[in-house]
Amino acid sequence: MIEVVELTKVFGAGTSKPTTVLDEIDFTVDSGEIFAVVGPSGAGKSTLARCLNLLERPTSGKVVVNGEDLTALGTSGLRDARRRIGTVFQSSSLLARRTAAENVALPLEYLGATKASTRARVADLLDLVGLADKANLYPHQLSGGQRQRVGIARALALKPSVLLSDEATSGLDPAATDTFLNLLTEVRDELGLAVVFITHEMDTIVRVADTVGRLDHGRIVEHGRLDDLVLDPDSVLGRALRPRGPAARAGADQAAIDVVYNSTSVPADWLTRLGGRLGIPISVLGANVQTVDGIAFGDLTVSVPADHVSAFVDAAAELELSARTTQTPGAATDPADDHDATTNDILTTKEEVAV
Ligand SMILES: Nc1ncnc2c1ncn2[C@@H]1O[C@H](COP(=O)(O)OP(=O)(O)OP(=O)(O)O)[C@@H](O)[C@H]1O
Repeated sequence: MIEVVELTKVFGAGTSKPTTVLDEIDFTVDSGEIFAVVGPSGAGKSTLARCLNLLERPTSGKVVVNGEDLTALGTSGLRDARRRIGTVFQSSSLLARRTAAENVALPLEYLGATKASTRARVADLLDLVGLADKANLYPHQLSGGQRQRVGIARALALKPSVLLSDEATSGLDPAATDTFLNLLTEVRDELGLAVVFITHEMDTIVRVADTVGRLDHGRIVEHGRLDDLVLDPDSVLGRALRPRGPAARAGADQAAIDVVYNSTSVPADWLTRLGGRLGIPISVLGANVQTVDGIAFGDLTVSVPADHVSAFVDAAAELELSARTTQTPGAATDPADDHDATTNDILTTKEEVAV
């Protein structure tokens, strides 16, 4: 378990131009939980990662792992305590002149483990990440996804209780990303790790996260369980986690309505039920319906006859669907624009938007 309490990082503290990059960040990740942190470039994600594994000393606040405040430790205590947090970086920065097995062995060698125990542990770890047959290959002989799996094996070498993944799927192709994410959930479950998963890829969050925090200008501005967020029509983060392509425009005399599942009890045949009950045609203009861990969530735009909007909204509410028109009568805005704007707001800095 890792608890982060009022974590603050100010670069240039004491100078005339201090920059507060992390501003009183609070969160807790339990053992067996994956907490995803998402945010735009410059939000402070890398600084957060470096402060969590104490490569960077926070200006104030605490990083507490299994009850021990790592920020209170002196240099030698810290070296020891760092072992409790294993880190996988963006490009796992393996040593080019060492084989996969020798890379995984590195932390054990620094620790002074015996050759026999190191050999056994490395074999177990490479087996765990599905690379037992690649032990003697060098990094350039491995694919990007395989290198990241070696990175996980190395991060787990010292039996940490926290795994920190810092943009570890960036640059991986979809198949390698899949394998990496599956491995992450496997090690969470098998080893009971608390995982902090830092990323800018919203689709990876939906696949693995139990909880999600949105970092913006050094603050966690939104935080919640993934299943609550994706079912919340008012959550900015929830909308970004339900991305979809452009919706078609509503036809003449039709109104476009955004529909979001806001409970896990929405019947699968809700569209047929509403059409039958109201006796109107309902057209789907755009949709994203997914099931994650048995929870179906969806975000659609449908069109209904313009004089049936309020009847549709009321009937939808009875099926635990949130339905809202997204355009003023007669206007022809594209509801999909709102979705794109939401995702961009989360992943793009205000400065970049303004450019
Ligand atoms: N050593 C430093 N001294 C001063 N400012 C810094 C330092 N390191 C980072 N910053 C500033 O802190 C802010 C956050 O940077 P950080 O790299 O943590 O963001 P990020 O969210 O990881 O961005 P990206 O996704 O682009 O990597 C930036 O404005 C950056 O310029």
